[in-house]
Amino acid sequence: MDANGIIHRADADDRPRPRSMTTDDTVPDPLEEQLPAVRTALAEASRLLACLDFDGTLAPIVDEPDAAAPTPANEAAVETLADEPAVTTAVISGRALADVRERVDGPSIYAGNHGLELERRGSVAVHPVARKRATRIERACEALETVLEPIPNARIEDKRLTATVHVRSVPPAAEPVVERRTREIVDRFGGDELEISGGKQILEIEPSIPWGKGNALELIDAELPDDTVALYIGDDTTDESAFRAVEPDGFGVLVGDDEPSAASARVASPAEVASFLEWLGETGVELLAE
Ligand SMILES: O=P(O)(O)OC[C@H]1O[C@H](O[C@H]2O[C@H](CO)[C@@H](O)[C@H](O)[C@H]2O)[C@H](O)[C@@H](O)[C@@H]1O
Repeated sequence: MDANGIIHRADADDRPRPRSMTTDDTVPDPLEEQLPAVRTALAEASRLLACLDFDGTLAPIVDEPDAAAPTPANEAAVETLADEPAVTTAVISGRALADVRERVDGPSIYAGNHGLELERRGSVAVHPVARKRATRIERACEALETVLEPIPNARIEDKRLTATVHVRSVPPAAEPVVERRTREIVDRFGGDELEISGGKQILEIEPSIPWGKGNALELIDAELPDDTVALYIGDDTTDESAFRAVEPDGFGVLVGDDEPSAASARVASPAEVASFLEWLGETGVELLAE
């Protein structure tokens, strides 16, 4: 685990780098510095695709995952943006689709489980390999409930296609035990078919397939006019693939500090996300080409 509480996947030499890091990543500019470029891109586009992460972006990070909720300002700004005819609004979350859908109203598109399930036009598509491996996730979750039961505040979130082991409220001395037991269980029930990645004070157990939020975003974008400008706002390691999907023609906006990212702009908090979404709903949409 690093100083920011982010648990990175165990790096064997032949494994991909943690998804937050590539050698091309740089520190994003404060959003104000990128606003002229955002204005220009909007003026050259006929449509805006606004894709939003949930935890840490629309909703402040809290100790209890079930208690996460969008700030009232974000709730209102998302609904306003979603009502705009020239804007397609999507939430792309690491949570299960049914979970995140309950937490945010307005968008016409939702992706859950880091893009493994995608709801649009009234139907849900599930990645076929992830669907096949759901039984392994279920078995791993059952075993984790047993082996992590003695660890105070270790929490397992079974999301059917993936699972999250939360360590935010686990005593620091017990975190290595949680990580070791989780790896043992994933090896036993997942073999080569499951892997562990990182996030904010979590271990994400997921099918070992090259699919992430960026792939879901590309599927959504592919159905929109060519002159659509795409935007993605997110705060965590799994958001990096979505930043890469929108950059450099669109805009990735990191919610966080001055850390390297594939996003070109950054804001500090969900409150600043709301201000940007409000600006997009009031001013940004007016800039879109007729
Ligand atoms: O892609 P996201 O929508 O940001 O989802 C990523 C994970 O978010 C949740 O966990 C995080 O938020 C919790 C509530 O604030 C916090 O307690 C936890 O420490 C964070 O990692 C969610 O519970 C996970 O399922 C998502 O994968």
